[in-house]
Amino acid sequence: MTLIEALPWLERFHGKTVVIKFGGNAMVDDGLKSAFAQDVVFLRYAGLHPVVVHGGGPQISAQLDRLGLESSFTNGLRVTTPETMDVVRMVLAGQVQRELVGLLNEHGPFAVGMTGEDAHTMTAVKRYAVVDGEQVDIGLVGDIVNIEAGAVKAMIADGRIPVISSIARGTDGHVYNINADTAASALAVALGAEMLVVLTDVEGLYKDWPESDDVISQLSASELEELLPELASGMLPKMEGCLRAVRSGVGTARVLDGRVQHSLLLEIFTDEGIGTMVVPDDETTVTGGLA
Ligand SMILES: Nc1ncnc2c1ncn2[C@@H]1O[C@H](COP(=O)(O)OP(=O)(O)O)[C@@H](O)[C@H]1O
Ligand SMILES: CC(=O)N[C@@H](CCC(=O)OP(=O)(O)O)C(=O)O
Repeated sequence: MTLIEALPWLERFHGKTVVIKFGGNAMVDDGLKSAFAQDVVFLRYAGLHPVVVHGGGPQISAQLDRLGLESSFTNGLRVTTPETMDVVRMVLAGQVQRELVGLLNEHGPFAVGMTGEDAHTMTAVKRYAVVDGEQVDIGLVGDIVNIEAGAVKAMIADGRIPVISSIARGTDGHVYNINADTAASALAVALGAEMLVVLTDVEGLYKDWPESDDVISQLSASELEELLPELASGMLPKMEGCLRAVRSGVGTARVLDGRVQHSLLLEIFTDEGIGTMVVPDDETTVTGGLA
């Protein structure tokens, strides 16, 4: 990547908010986590406003396992008993979020960690899974019904990098476990973000997965809507989140390979772009990483 190639993108994205979802499967080693932190701080120094929403599914499952508790998923959502919820909250807010805050703050006093519970940032209602047309109770899993973005906006205005765990306060007073892709999408919409970036453990959205691994580099919201019924487990909440984001005013939504060091910078500041980009229906002329 030549530096001058980045100039149009720097001009375009200056002062814009970018919500980055860092998936638990993309946090596979310390090198990747450090590179991620460098990229996010780079964005901040380049004049963008990065906001991090993190996952931690594998980390939660590992902790449940250590405690002798079982992990079970329905439609990609963790069945969450009150006991499981305690572990989810402990691992996301007490472990994964703290580690990311620490890595970001190696570069300066930027990161502030919080969960969706803080300052009523995320409010949820109970979410049911649907299996064969039937509603299935999956416990304390929530869907976000309201985002109060004031606290996050204040942090951004203060030059900070919010690092947010996907846990929300319920309208009924319970604490809910929110899929991190869903939380990142809702927050991107509430912040009027320019971009939602989802970092995961595949190169992007594969066409005809698992038979092939051809990455779809760009698709419109309508094209994605048609594909959704075919998508399996982990990809479904991601692509639903991307669709909802671009349909609700977010400029573009991208799924990137978090296993590639600095994929975030390559996507945002180079012409080619990598991964999969979802664009609103009226933006058919978009090319490369340009939105
Ligand atoms: N069409 C598809 N393209 C790419 N990956 C897919 C597709 N359908 C399902 N997947 C699966 O989704 C997984 C990513 O979701 P997930 O494991 O929940 O990641 P994360 O922890 O980053 O949220 C991939 O590793 C892959 O196994
Ligand atoms: C309801 C639900 O499934 N919540 C997720 C929250 C973490 C998450 O989404 O992490 P990844 O992005 O790493 O998958 C869970 O408990 O695993």
